[in-house]
Amino acid sequence: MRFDVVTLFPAIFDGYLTQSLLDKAIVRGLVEIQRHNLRDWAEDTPHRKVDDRPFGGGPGMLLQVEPTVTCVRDVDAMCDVPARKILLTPQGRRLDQRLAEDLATSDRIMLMCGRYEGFDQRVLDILQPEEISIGDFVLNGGEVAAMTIIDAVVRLLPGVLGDEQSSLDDSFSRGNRMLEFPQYTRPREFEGHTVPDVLLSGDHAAIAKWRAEQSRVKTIDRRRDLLPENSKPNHEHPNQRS
Ligand SMILES: N#Cc1c(-c2ccc3ccn(Cc4ccncc4)c3c2)n[nH]c1N
Repeated sequence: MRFDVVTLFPAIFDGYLTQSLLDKAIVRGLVEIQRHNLRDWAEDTPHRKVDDRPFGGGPGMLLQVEPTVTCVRDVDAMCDVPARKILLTPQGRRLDQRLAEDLATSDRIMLMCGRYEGFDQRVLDILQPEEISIGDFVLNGGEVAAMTIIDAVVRLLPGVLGDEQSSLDDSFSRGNRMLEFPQYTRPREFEGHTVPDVLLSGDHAAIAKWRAEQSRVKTIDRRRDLLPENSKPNHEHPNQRS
């Protein structure tokens, strides 16, 4: 899979791209990530300006339609595989595991990271990107959201996680709507806190039963909404692909 990230701050991704799981996936050719600085498409070259004040007044600045549309079209044309265009925005469809799994089926994804107050509306009208939000809170730009999407998607790609790390049993993965059971490792005791005896018993049936019960209790306590009898579909955003 290839990601193309359009951003005013490509350097934000430097540390992220060298973290082990992603770095290994890149080295193994399972994923490719290309960054594109929107300022490289600025008309006004001395100041590389790509933003301006909103018509009608209001706070802040908007990213202008011309450099953005030109940039996205040029980036899309850099590779034969057309990119699935995703625009990060607080107004987007909420990212969840189901959407991450859908994104993981794409061969190429372009992540459009805005800043300031976002993009001129004509960027959305012309390019028709899918709009995605990572949650009901306000960020200063799309880059953190883009990294979140890359993180959630790359771990789902075949071969990225070894069998022992399979994402299949993760909370939320592939319809699994239960929170994970508590986990323990060495030492067996720390400051008087011990490991549940069942986990040391070697009785795999009893361990499975205990873990299932722990998941159920935790889910009821923290995320009753995940239980089948309470689940509601995450309605697709109006401009979301079916
Ligand atoms: N995905 C996602 C997001 C964002 C987000 C994403 C892109 C941009 C570009 C600019 N801003 C700042 C801004 C713009 C408009 N209203 C308020 C703040 C962004 C925020 N905030 N919260 C999320 N879950």
